[in-house]
Amino acid sequence: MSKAKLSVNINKIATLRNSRGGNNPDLVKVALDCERFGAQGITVHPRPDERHIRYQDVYDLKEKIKTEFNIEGNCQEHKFVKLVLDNLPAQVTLVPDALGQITSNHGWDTIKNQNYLQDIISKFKEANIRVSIFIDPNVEMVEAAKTTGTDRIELYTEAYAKQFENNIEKAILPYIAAAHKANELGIGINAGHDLDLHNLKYFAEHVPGLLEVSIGHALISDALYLGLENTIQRYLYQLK
Ligand SMILES: CC(=O)[C@@H](O)[C@H](O)COP(=O)(O)O
Ligand SMILES: NCC(=O)COP(=O)(O)O
Repeated sequence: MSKAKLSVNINKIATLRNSRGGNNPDLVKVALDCERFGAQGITVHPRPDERHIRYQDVYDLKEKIKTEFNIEGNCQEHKFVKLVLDNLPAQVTLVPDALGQITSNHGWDTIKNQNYLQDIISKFKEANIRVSIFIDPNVEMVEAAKTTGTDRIELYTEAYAKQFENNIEKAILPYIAAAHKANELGIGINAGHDLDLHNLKYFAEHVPGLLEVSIGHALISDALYLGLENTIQRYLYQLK
């Protein structure tokens, strides 16, 4: 029985919208529909090249969203820090993306970036924004996350998703270890990246203390076949 909440990442809705230059699909309408269909949060990840979520989208969404708003991005970009402080979301998730990455593909080195993370996290916490930092499932990274002052960690789940089909018991082990350490240290646990209808239930059942999953690419892809409402209900069912 998991109590993890589902935050729907709508990046790929913005990808489709941007492909023709108009406002179809309407990103705000889709976000509100996701909430109406049961999503417990909305996640966006504005990147410096605005390939999908544009900075203006964040202002537009903030005015209308009723569930938890989670803004993900690279805080080393000054525009991102201003965007977050202007919009005061429920949560900001700090992701150490380099420019030009096709997607997020690594977590923070919380040891090497300890002082930097302490400073930027305190800035967001002073604004009463819950902070989560994107990390690999590594116990040492979790231990060092504690002294950064972060409220939560987001476990980067691509490695789990890749190994899930071949060796499920091996795939989950680093995440269980990281979660036990986070629980011991009093850090909240989020997770995301490449989670889908096949791998989500096992993950949620085996990672103790999981509070939130943010899912976008697979969920939006599934919705092309199953419909958005049905898809969100199916993902929520995996978390029951
Ligand atoms: C941090 C992470 O894994 C995802 O939240 C990220 O938002 C995916 O970004 P793209 O949608 O640009 O692949
Ligand atoms: N933080 C993970 C996220 O928001 C969505 O990642 P994905 O499901 O698009 O891989």
